[in-house]
Amino acid sequence: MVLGDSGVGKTCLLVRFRDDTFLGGNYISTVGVDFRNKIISVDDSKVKLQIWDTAGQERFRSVTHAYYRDAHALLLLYDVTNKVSFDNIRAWLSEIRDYAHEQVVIMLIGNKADCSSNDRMVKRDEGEQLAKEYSVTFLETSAKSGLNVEIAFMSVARELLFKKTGIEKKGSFNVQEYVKEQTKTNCPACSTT
Ligand SMILES: Nc1nc2c(ncn2[C@@H]2O[C@H](COP(=O)(O)OP(=O)(O)OP(=O)(O)O)[C@@H](O)[C@H]2O)c(=O)[nH]1
Repeated sequence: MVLGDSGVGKTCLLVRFRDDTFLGGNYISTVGVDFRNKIISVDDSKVKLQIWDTAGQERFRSVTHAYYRDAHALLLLYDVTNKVSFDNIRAWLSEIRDYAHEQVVIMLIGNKADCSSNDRMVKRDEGEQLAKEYSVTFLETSAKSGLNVEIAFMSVARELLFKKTGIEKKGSFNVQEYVKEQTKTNCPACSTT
């Protein structure tokens, strides 16, 4: 499930992952919830991801809360050009604690990382620190350029698959190490530290 304030880029991130395109132009706010499926390969397994897109607007909150319980993973987005969306992350995490399953996988994502340094209002360090504080994985992405979008979804899929089948198979899987490794390979300048 993809969560975060209205306008942070949840729908665009999902569309970039599923269709490899960017929904620029007219911005249409999501109403309630919507979902898209994508079948991906993780090692030897085929995994069907059912990704739920949610409305960021406050007025839909009671609708979206009803879906938290069934989510295996949550991608929690803020917009690096919008400080308020970052400041609201603590409130989102508190809602997650109230409504989601205790074992849910959480990834914190700073989207719109393609922005110019003048437009950037949240430093990568700040995102990293917050993620560390809550012991969740962190990535900066851009639905516009595609930066780290595949890695975000693939690493969550790997973690879920490992949780389901991996304990007896592979020993251990550290999602934070995996993300670090993947971002290093793709773009050394964008890797997490
Ligand atoms: N520059 C830039 N703009 C983006 C990016 N992702 C989304 N946008 C723009 O941000 C606006 C909002 O994007 P959406 O994906 O609709 O936002 P949302 O979080 O789904 O919004 P709600 O449905 O209202 O909750 C649109 O105008 C997008 O074109 C990005 O990575 N970079």
